Amino acid sequence: CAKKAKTPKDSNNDLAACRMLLSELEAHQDAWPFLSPVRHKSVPGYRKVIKKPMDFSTIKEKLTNNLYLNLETFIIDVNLVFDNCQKFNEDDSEIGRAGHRMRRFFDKRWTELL
Ligand SMILES: CO[C@H](O)CCc1ccc(O)cc1
Repeated sequence: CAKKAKTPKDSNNDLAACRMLLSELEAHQDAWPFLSPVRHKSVPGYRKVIKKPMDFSTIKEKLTNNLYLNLETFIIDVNLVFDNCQKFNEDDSEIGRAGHRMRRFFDKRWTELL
């Protein structure tokens, strides 16, 4: 079927949806490892291993500065937070488990938007 053309209204709705999703992520009890940038100076190996650091406060900054084209580019950055977490932390660790729970929560919420 033909793709629906995106209207300015759609992108405004996308923006509202991104703000809503981000505030729910920030409010989640398992969000604590992801709220601000990892202090890579005090975490040995982090800078070397994680090429594109990302966190919820940086996403909020990018949203505020209108740096996301649409919901898709926003979801890419949120997934980067969780992919970085899985890369750096054991699944069976406090932060590893928090990352899996947050990803599961996010996947459920944004798919409910579709
Ligand atoms: C989202 O958190 C990052 O994966 C860093 C995890 C980490 C930080 C300090 C440590 O001693 C161990 C892991």
